[in-house]
Amino acid sequence: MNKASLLNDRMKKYAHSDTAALYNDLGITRNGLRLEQVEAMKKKYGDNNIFARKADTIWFRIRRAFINPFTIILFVLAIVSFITDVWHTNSLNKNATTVIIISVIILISGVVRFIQEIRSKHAYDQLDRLVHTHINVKRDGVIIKIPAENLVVGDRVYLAAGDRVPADMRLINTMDLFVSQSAITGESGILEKTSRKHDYMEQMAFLQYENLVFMGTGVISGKGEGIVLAVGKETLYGNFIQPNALTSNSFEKGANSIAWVLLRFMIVLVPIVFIISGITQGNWTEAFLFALSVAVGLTPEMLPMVITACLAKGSTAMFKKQTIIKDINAMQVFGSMDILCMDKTGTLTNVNILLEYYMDILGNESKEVLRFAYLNSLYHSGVKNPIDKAILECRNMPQKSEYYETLAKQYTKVDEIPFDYTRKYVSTLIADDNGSHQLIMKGDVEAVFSRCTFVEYQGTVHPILEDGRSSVAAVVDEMLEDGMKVIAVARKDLGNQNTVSLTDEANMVLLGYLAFFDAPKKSAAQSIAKLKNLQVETKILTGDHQQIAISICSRIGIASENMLTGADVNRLSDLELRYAVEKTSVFAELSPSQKVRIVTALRENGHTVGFLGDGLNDIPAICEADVGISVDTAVDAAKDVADVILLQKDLNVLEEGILEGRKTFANMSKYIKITASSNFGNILSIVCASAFLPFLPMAAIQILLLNLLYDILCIVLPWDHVDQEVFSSPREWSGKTLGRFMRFFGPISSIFDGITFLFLYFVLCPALTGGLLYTQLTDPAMQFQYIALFQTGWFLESMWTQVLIIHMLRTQKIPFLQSRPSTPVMLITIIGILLFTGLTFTPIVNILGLTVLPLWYFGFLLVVVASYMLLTTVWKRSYVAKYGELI
Ligand SMILES: Nc1ncnc2c1ncn2[C@@H]1O[C@H](COP(=O)(O)OP(=O)(O)OP(=O)(O)O)[C@@H](O)[C@H]1O
Ligand SMILES: [Mg+2]
Repeated sequence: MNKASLLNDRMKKYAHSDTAALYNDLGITRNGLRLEQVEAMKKKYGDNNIFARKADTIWFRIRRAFINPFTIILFVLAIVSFITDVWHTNSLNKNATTVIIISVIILISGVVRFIQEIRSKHAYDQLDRLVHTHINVKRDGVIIKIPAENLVVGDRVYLAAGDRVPADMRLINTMDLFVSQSAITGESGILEKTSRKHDYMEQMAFLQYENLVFMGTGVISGKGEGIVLAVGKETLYGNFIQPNALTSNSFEKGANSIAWVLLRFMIVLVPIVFIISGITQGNWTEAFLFALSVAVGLTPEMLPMVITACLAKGSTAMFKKQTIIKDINAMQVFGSMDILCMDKTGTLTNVNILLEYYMDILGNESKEVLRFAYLNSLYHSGVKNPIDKAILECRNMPQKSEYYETLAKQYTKVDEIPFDYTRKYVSTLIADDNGSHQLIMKGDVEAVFSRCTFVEYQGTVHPILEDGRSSVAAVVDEMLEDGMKVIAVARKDLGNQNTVSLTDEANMVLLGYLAFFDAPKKSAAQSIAKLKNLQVETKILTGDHQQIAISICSRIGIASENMLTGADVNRLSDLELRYAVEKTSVFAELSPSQKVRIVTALRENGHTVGFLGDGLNDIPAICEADVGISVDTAVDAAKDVADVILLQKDLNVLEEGILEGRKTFANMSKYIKITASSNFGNILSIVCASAFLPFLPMAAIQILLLNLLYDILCIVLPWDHVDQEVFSSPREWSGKTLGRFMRFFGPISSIFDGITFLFLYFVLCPALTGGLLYTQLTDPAMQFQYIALFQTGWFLESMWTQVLIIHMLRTQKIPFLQSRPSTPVMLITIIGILLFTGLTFTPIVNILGLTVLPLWYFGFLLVVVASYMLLTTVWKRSYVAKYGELI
């Protein structure tokens, strides 16, 4: 789609009119909006939210917790059961147990879901405060900081380097404002923006308009003020971003589709159960109730709750480990990441670097060089990165603060060309007391040197001779080998010129160098080894000089023989690069776009790639990676685009975050797979049993009781332990494995159900009812006893196997012995089994339509359960051998 045609009409109009008309039309003043205008503007033009979440009031949450397709089925069943069992029955036969059980199930799943929702909201709010961009606006004459979502049309916004533009705006005031529009145009490159009015005659694409800035673009340097003209979905960015890509992420979609598969399964099979059991036993009301209970039994009513609980638990656990997941979908990608690309500063080395030497071209200490570098750092308006911070730190040296204060007063800033990671240098134009203008350039040694034709030594300027480059190397190389970061400083007189352009940056005079100590972190080597243990391979992608990269890597113990530089990368074709990235783990002297190329190549090779970075130069790569990771101290624009934010830039934090992500994910897929397969097995058994038995294999109420027990067990599953094997390697989440898991494990339980049926029907029941089969019995009391015995037998077998299957399938190892479940899971298992088995020996059994079984049945039960567990273990082994994983 043509992006310009999406452009908001107000933007088009006011690009061509002056600011007075703009103020006039919108009814605003230089003081910004009046507070009462804010609401009106919001009503008229909407708010600045492309994610537009529904108002999450308590009522809304309660409704969502209690009303979903799953609970609606339960409600219907409760009502039907109320009508048939309580209302329409004479007072003798009134039996409210079914209604009560169903209500308990609804209540439990609803309340637990509600609590989970509140908890995850709480976690989300906490996160909101941390990661959401705040922006300076002027309202009622006062500059205040508000969340970017609260902006309205007409707001007067202040922009500074490192910000992400929060809405579409017409600029009214700028000072050396440069932006990168790569987020919406895909093109790298930095554009200067001004507030000048555009003529209608000017032929240019709207995106190139100097006086318009767009939501999602990044401020590289300088300052600006603008009036918001379009917010939220009306912005260019909000227009072309896919709305459904924001509201439902692929993981949620996956989980929903699983729920729907199970539901459809049920919708097809439950009527079959209804018809078969209606025909075989002639009582249609009972058949209907039975079919509905089967439906409840098969409804994964806990699925939404378990997923919210797992995710909420996961994000809280990660938060405690200093990791914030901004997008829940990222949790899963985070866990399946197998390559981590990262920059150097802050990860391998300390966050702060120290200025160690300032020297002239021959390597002697030179205060002059420091002075010029200081003025350059002080006056350029880009984000102050560690290099600038280290330079500016010199004003905090003892007895120096006064000197640097007067220095700053002696000079004023006139113009600049901002730092650009592709050019690798920054130029500022400053004026001294006498009004003479001086261009100061600092940056990468090679890049700066290539702009110089002169050198200055002890106050005299000499032309650079042919061996100039080797004399630079003589001074600089040794420091680089020691792992020092070195930059060059140059200057040039510009007379009284008031602006600089790219052509001015030639024939500069080289003044000298600054060297910084970028100390490797003590913990770096260990952290990288830990990541390796988790089967995450690390790659260093730095913009810094290759020799520094080599020196730091060798100190940390990363192999750097195969290192590639940005220039090397440029020479390779895409295909060659795909081959090269596999063998190389250190890349240096990269521009932002080269970082992107490397990430793309890795992804094309089938890796799940993470990128950890904190600078403006890392933003494109953070966007490109499967999971973009940034840190709390990073520039806002980088935090905005990242999926994961570390509260500390430390690889250890990252490692712990990955572990938590994988655990959360394992528990979730454990639940989904086990539930799906055991539901599949149950329905198989029920269909078979109702086809062959002259009575119901299990009463409606018994199915509901079993379901209740299973649901309660599921509530604690998010808190289960996860085996080391499961989280020690990255795994991909895919619905594909679900089908095969169901087919593989579902039918096993049916085999044992079948054996139990046969035993109950042909052995146990006849033995206790005078040696006759059901069809041979004529006495209704005997028939009743026969059914009760059968149903109790199956109830117990079903309960034991359904509970134990969780323990069998939750781990690849031998359950209980090699892999222990967490205490809550263990406790509920034991209590559930004891309680339900014990129940059949109490008078309550009669209400449930059950009866007391002879003790020797338990002997049979033990044999069945033991062989079931044995067969599952064997089956599990062959599954793991075949597919390499279980859960
Ligand atoms: N503020 C600055 N002023 C001048 N030059 C700079 C500045 N920041 C960076 N440079 C130059 O640009 C080069 C690349 O920058 P930098 O080392 O920060 O890249 P990076 O990819 O972010 O590295 P890292 O992996 O260490 O984070 C530096 O080696 C230096 O020469
Ligand atoms: Mg960096």
